[in-house]
Amino acid sequence: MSNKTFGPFELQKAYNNEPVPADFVERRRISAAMQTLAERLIRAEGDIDTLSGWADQLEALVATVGEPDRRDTRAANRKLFTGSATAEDIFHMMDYDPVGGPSNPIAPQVEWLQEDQNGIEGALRLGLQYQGPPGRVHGGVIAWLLDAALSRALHAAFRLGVTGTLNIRYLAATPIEDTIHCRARITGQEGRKIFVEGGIWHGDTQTVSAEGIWLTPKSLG
Ligand SMILES: CCCCCCCCCC(=O)SCCNC(=O)CCNC(=O)[C@H](O)C(C)(C)COP(=O)(O)OP(=O)(O)OC[C@H]1O[C@@H](n2cnc3c(N)ncnc32)[C@H](O)[C@@H]1OP(=O)(O)O
Repeated sequence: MSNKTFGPFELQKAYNNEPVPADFVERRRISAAMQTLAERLIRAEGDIDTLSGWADQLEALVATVGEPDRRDTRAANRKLFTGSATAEDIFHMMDYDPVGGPSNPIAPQVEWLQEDQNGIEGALRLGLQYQGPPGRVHGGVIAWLLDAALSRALHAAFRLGVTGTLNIRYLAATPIEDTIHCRARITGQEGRKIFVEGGIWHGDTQTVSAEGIWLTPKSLG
């Protein structure tokens, strides 16, 4: 691991270019296995002995893991804002992102196809565990995804902010278990207020549109 340090506007660049630390290779494996399990086991058919056997094995793993110490992300965050975050700190912030974070077992995984000043685009496939109405992605999951996608458009344009307002219009069914695309871009700025829009597409059909206002913290604005 290098001795380089990074500030808030180098977050994405450092994350994309620094080598993946050895422990994160293993954290990503754990997370991928948990995601696969969640997707395969939800609504899985099985006789009572099979279900009971799986439950026993998973409970045994939970007991083995116990309650390990966990790193306080706020420390890494503070280092970032003083320009002294290490690559390891950056991975501790980014790899657990609840959308796309490869070390977060509940994060839908996203293949980011575009991330630049003009906006972002990601491709993903949501499994049965994200279902709302039969065959469709749950509306709350869509809001979750779009909050992250629109935030990512800020980061890709080297800006920082928290979601102030997010308006969502559900236009058509967003299918589970099929590839969908999310897109977002910045449309304007007034002082600390950054205006962002985006949506979700299934093929050529836009299924969701969103627009919102992100606020750069007073300390950075
Ligand atoms: C740096 C962080 C990096 C984090 C990356 C991950 C982000 C992932 C996305 C998220 O999930 S963020 C988590 C969900 N969002 C929050 O927790 C935000 C909670 N709300 C707040 O912290 C404050 O209400 C907020 C920072 C949004 C605004 O407080 P301020 O004290 O900065 O606002 P202020 O009262 O000074 O108003 C400044 C301007 O913004 C406007 N404004 C305030 N709150 C707003 C709001 N909620 N929506 C839209 N506009 C808002 C306000 O009208 C005013 O407009 P004008 O300048 O035109 O007069």
